[in-house]
Amino acid sequence: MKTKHAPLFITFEGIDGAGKSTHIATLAQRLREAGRTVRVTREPGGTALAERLRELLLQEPMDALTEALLMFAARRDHLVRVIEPALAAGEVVLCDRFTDATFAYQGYGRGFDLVVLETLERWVQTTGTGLRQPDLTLWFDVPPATAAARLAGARQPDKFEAEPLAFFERVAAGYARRAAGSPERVVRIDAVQDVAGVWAQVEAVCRQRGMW
Ligand SMILES: Nc1ncnc2c1ncn2[C@@H]1O[C@H](COP(=O)(O)OP(=O)(O)O)[C@@H](O)[C@H]1O
Ligand SMILES: Cc1cn([C@H]2C[C@H](O)[C@@H](COP(=O)(O)OP(=O)(O)O)O2)c(=O)[nH]c1=O
Repeated sequence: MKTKHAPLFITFEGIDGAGKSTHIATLAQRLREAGRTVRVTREPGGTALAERLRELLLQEPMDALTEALLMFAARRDHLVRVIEPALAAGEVVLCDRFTDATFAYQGYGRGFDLVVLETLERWVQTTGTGLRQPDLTLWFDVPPATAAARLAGARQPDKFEAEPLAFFERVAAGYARRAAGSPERVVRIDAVQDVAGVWAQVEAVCRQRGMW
């Protein structure tokens, strides 16, 4: 009964190196222990087509509109073929990034028109069940310099990770604006803390929302 109103579609947001992937894995494990069926997925990606678009998006230079359109094309395929069916089956969907990332990276980071992004958001996220939005978004907030230090040497930077610190300052500010605009949906996680401290915050939010 407790899980009846629990959020089913949970997105993880924040700049590269904030710690999203680390905590998605832990939350998935915790939810499975609580008896939930969990789908872990990511954007751009999550379907064969969207993963091919991801390769292009993360490697190829392109103008901001092309980038935004490909992000939303990947999202539509992912939403229709994976997210909606999983939610319809009562699964919990944990998604590494969603549309807040498009606003933060393409909108605030690249300076692309936010009104156009809002239009694309409505088109792409409207399905047979209405306008799909995450039930809960965990925003891993960390200063860009801290995230960059975590990533240094951890992996080969892709097109976005190779952007200068000033880009990530704009993206981080974009996430803050998105969070302020949807306080009931977006929960800020202080991602500067160590892994145990960050997990304690995630755990507390999920417990409060009746997830176990
Ligand atoms: N709270 C933390 N403190 C220190 N290092 C962390 C923390 N969370 C994650 N890391 C490390 O930082 C790097 C990036 O973490 P990751 O979870 O891949 O971030 P993201 O998915 O947000 O890009 C990894 O090497 C990970 O082990
Ligand atoms: C979903 C999405 C991601 N991105 C970017 C942010 C990331 O730098 C990149 C891939 O995201 P991510 O999966 O977090 O990369 P990694 O697995 O290397 O941590 O795509 C956008 O610019 N817009 C979007 O809408």
